[in-house]
Amino acid sequence: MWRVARFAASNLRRSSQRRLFSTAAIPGPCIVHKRGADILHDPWFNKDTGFPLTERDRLGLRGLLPPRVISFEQQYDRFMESYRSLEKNTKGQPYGVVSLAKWRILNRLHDRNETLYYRVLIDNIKDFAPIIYTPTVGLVCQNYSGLFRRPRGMYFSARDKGEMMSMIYNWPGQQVDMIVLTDGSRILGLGDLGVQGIGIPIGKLDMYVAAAGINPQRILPVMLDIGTNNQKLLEDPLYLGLRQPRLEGEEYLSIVDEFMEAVHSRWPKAIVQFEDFQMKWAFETLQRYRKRFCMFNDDIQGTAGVALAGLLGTVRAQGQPLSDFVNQKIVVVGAGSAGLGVLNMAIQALSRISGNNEMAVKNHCYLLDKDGLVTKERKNIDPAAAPFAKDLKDVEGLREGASVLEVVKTLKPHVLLGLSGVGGIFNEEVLKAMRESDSPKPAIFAMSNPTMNAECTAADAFKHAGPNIVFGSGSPFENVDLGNGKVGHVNQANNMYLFPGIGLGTLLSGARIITDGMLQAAAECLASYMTDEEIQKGILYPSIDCIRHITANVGAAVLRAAVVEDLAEGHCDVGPRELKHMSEEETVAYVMQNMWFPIYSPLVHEK
Ligand SMILES: NC(=O)c1ccc[n+]([C@@H]2O[C@H](COP(=O)([O-])OP(=O)(O)OC[C@H]3O[C@@H](n4cnc5c(N)ncnc54)[C@H](O)[C@@H]3O)[C@@H](O)[C@H]2O)c1
Ligand SMILES: O=C(O)C[C@H](O)C(=O)O
Ligand SMILES: [Mg+2]
Repeated sequence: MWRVARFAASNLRRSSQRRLFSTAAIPGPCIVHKRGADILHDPWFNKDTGFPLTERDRLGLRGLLPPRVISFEQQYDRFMESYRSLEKNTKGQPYGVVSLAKWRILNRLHDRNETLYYRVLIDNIKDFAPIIYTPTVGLVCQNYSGLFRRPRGMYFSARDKGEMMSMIYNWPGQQVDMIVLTDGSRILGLGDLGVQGIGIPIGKLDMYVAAAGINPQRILPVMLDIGTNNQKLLEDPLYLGLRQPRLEGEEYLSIVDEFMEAVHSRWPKAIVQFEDFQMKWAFETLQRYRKRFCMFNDDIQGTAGVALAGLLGTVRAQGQPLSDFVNQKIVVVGAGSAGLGVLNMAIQALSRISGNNEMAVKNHCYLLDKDGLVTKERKNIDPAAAPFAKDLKDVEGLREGASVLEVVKTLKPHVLLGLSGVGGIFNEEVLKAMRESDSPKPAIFAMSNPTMNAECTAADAFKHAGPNIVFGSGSPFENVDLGNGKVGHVNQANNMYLFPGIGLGTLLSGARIITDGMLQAAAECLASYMTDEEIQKGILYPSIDCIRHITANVGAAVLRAAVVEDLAEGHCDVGPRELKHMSEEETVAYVMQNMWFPIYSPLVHEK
């Protein structure tokens, strides 16, 4: 399990993104079927003032641009300069105003020149991820009607029933590798945002391009608009989605079925990532499609892997062997798709890794939902939560529905993990109670998004629970200055560390389904990525600056798991036999070679 880590640590990890790609081959030509102004208005081909004079002649662009040719590097610097001056000019203004202004300037660049957009995104991922992805993406979804300028992706609505098979051919791209699909019913911790949830698939797919190097011509964000139950949106005259309540039951499923069939018929190998579906549909669709289509649910399965890596890191941070896991008391607050996904995967993996039976691990896991501690006394218990309900005789001093504070005070858990969507629920009292934890290094994961919905802030966690904690959050927080030169490290426990590698590894393997084994390989790869020294400092996940490298490793782990399970059919001209014969290191190199990188290609016109 730790072998991938050694390779990771000893090789490319510390090289910067720029160096990593400075050896990229001279770009091959790119065929374009348009000429003149049409090219300038197509962000995929547009190079703005970067078109060389010969290309301007060949493509009918002469006279349509100012005469001077500006290099890609100059364009890059000019954009970054305007971005930095926007940052300077908005200093001191409220967070929402600043981050939306930043989102707008990036979005405008995307709509004009995709090559430059993805290049600045990749090179500045640490600064830009919080803008194009969590947390700003939440604000973008909330303000979608006002921000809407140009459509991105596809919209399938309940009114399109019976038409989807032909509609899918309206998408101009010949090939699609990666689709992120939402129905907008549970957008981050913000609830039902209807059609406005399209921002999430767009943000996730931008991360696919930045982290996994999926070719942006082959991505497709999709909104399945089956109505909304958000009364405010239904009454908003500018709301852009269907103004009707959500479809339910068979009516709902028949729409999703039709969409999945349509995708499969046009692009049989496209991978569909389900994102931000409310719990009942998240579980139901996963069960319904996972054996038939190449799909996964990121909130259930991606999140689980990231949390598992965090839990394993926590045990390592305590200086304990992984077999000690069975002694860790874990309290999960939030019994939704994410919380239950985490418990299911953690119990399976931890019993396997620690050599204990599942029951022994499960005995130390406690689950709370909006009604408090889930016990066998619970009336109308959700069947998905039932396996984790505690027998009251096993939780001395606690009652059915006990609050987070009661549970923490009584159990003194090693790990407190929040996936409730409720901001501030780990309040001062709860955090102070974590000081009495039975662990010398208690872990607090406030994984709900966006920032306002985090169960606590990083600063509060270190202030109230003490400097010895290990801390993770779904949305980014700054590291905390603990005084005396000490730093409280913040880990971004976000599924962005896994979903890009799960998608890329599956794509390159050519597997037609995504199995538990492939997902477990992804999680274990992430868990083993950090060195003991880093873990000792409380650093559980790599810096987002290394996102392409960790994704290459995760992708390779997923691909190799597919090979082991005999599911790898190969991709393009690399067949299953070649994949089988690749060493671990060759697989990582192969995955890296297949990452798209933005550079201007010479354009060749073809009628
Ligand atoms: N960090 C990540 O990578 C990541 C991944 C997935 C989800 N999330 C976040 O997790 C949150 C939940 O997502 P989900 O898909 O599980 O949502 P969900 O709606 O399926 O589940 C929410 C759960 O929280 C419980 N809850 C509500 N109020 C509570 C309270 N006061 N006390 C205790 N429990 C309470 C609900 O009963 C429910 O069980 C969201 O904010 C989402 O952004 C983060
Ligand atoms: O979108 C994220 O940042 C993580 C996760 O998928 C979520 O739903 O919160
Ligand atoms: Mg999500």
